[in-house]
Amino acid sequence: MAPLLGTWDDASPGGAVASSSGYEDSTQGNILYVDAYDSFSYNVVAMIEDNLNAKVTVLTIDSEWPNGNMKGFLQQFDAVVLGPGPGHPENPQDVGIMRDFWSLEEPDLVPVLGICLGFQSLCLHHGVSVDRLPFPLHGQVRQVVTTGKDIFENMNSLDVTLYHSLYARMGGFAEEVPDLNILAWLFLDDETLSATKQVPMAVRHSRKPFWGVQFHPESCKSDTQACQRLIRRWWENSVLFNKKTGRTVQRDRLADPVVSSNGVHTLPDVARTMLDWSTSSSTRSASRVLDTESLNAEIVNEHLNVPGSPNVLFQSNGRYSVISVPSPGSWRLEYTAQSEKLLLEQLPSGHRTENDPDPHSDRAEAVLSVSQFWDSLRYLMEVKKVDVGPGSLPFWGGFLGYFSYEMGLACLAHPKTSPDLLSHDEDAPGPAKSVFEDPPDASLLWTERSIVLDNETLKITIQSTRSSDDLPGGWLDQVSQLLTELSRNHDSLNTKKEDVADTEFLDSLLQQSTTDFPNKEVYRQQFDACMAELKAGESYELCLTTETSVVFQTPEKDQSALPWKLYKRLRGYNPATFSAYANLGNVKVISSSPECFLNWDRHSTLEMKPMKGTVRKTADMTLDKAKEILSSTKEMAENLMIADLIRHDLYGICGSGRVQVKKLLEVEDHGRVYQMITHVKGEVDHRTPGVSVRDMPQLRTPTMSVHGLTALQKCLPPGSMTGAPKERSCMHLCHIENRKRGIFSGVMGFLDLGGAGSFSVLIRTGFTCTNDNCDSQVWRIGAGGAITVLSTVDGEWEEMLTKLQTVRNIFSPSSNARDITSQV
Ligand SMILES: C=C(O[C@@H]1C=C(C(=O)O)C=C[C@H]1O)C(=O)O
Ligand SMILES: NC(=O)CC[C@H](N)C(=O)O
Repeated sequence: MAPLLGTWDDASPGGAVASSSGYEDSTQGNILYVDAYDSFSYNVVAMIEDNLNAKVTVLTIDSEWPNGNMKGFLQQFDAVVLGPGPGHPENPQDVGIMRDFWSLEEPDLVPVLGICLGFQSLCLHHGVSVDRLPFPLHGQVRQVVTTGKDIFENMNSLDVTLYHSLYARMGGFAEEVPDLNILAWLFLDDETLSATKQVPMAVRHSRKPFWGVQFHPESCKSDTQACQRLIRRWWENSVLFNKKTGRTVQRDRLADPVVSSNGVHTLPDVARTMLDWSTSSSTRSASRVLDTESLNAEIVNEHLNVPGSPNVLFQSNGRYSVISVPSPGSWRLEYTAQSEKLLLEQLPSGHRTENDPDPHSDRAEAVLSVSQFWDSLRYLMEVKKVDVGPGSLPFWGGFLGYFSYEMGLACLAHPKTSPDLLSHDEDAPGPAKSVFEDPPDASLLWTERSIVLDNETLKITIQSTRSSDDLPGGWLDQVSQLLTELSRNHDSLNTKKEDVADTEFLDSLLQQSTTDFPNKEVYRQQFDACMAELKAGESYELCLTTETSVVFQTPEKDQSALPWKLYKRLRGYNPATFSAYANLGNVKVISSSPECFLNWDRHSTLEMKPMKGTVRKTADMTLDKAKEILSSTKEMAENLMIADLIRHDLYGICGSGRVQVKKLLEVEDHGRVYQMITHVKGEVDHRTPGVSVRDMPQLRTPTMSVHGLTALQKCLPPGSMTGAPKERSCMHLCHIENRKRGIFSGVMGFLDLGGAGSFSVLIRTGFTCTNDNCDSQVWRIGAGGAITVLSTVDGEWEEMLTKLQTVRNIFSPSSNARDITSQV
């Protein structure tokens, strides 16, 4: 059979195909992308749509061919891209429908580009064995040498990011494979290898229109221009193939989208109850502004919230401290993903006036699926939208609260509900700790009245969405007067005395506390289990975490004030950009998180700022030294993998062309540690949604709170707390850690009725889920770090302890030694 692609040297499509769209006219192409549940898939989709005049349709590897007719279905596409993914190409479940392409023959042949796992699948099915590399290359940028031909025309080498543990054993000393021509190589030099190893990095089939690259052209650290050129060259070659073979693409038949909405979405009745309970909230947030330097968020909170009552204080991005204030219209909700139970509770108002009679407390319960739960929140946020409020403030009223790590697991494409976690998994290295009561997976406080302190301008805004609060002499005026008097009469000497009394009180309790630290031997086994998965190609990075618990007796008196006192101690010891406190039912959270998960504004912008790379602050550690340490291959790779994952998450919401990396791998001072961060921004346009929300008719609205909420739902759990690829890494971590993380690794923040939102990652956080009448409290503190193939068990253990220490130290009497290394 004559080669369909022309001869080896004849790869250039020449003048016949003029434009970079691949076609002579402006015809838009259709490309099918086969997604292996990777966390970089939508980066590939965006690279294609941004550089080729083509529209991408996504099908996951476990899909059935529509109508059972693969060949018929493929007629709608000009070409196909098979994406990267976890696992081994030999495992049918890891590659799914990818395998079906390799046996296609004329006239059903369709141009294919395999990336990483897609490349390995191509090689495997042409007789090449796929083995483990001597050391995996995850998130590492390497120079690849090319033949300068075909898709690499006029390109002798290029820098690209690698994310693989496996490789195709061909060329070099291995046998030649007649059907596959190697287009690019990586030369591996390492002291652990006796000789330089040649690893194939790109191939082209000699007869069929199949190409493959082992590297990740879509990564933000790959040479963008070179990768754009190669993707265009592949497209031109594909179009040329279709032309030469007379393959006509039936573009008009393509239903949009192929992954259709899974049925009608109905709102549960409880959404109506939520709405009924919110009737006192209007479409306007009225406010009073005070200029006062002598008050801080803690003082204000103490004066407007009774100890032990439902209350959230959340500091967003280091700038705004948002404080909930009770009102007659306050209510809260708790949702548990595993049992699908939603509980609503009306709250008695703590700070009542004569005009605001106390409503009797009421409860409602319902069973609803995780997606119905999110739909109910979307519905309420949309219907109760606030149109006018104090201009620049990011919160005008709405919800304050948290979502747990398990809530995130329940939001994955293959939800990991946790019945398996409840029973002890005998094979798992970690001990199952089901002795503690687990917190609800979402807990939110409906907040009509709030105070926002701007820590930059030092202005205090008192605001309410209750129309009656704006009347002369109403709640706004009353609180304004109260805070003005408080600032005048505030006695800082007295505050100091109270602080000393609090310290003595806490110290006396903590003297008798017992701490259960993680066990290093268990940690070592968990670390080894992570390494095994990384080497097998199952994951590129795993965020392994541990739990420490502190138990102490609580006195009958002042019991309800304890969490608040602990919060103030934490705030003093480890001030953080996202310091937060929550008292929601049995759950109390004290957080000193430095990490932003997701912010969104009222117009269209979403931003995420993942952190990876931590250096402990010691007497001789400077920012410059920390930068030097964090510029190592290991640390850069750790952060880069999450940066690429976050880009994918945001592309999934915003769509191609609308995500930008603002900062990549920058080192910042975060109190007791230096951290490396990345900053990614995306713009939402409800008319052209990203791939992960294309099948959601609920999003055909310009209301930004609905889009922000959906981004939250789709991006949980935070990628920096899972590793990449997220789905597969979560699966392994559930097994390896063998416990519920609970609130640790979840997110906390606010959903603003004006449209905005802000959520931190719940790290450097302690939480308890103890009934107020209990005579002891158990506080749980999570800590961990990303394990990559370049990690060492001792290095990771130390890093985990550094993070643990930022919270655990407030649970030891203040006179005790602060370095926990000797205590574990
Ligand atoms: C897991 C934690 O932190 C996460 C892991 C980091 C790392 O590996 O360097 C940094 C910030 C967080 O995303 C923790 O603080 O316990
Ligand atoms: N990024 C990928 O597609 C990885 C492929 C395969 N799981 C490996 O580790 O080699």
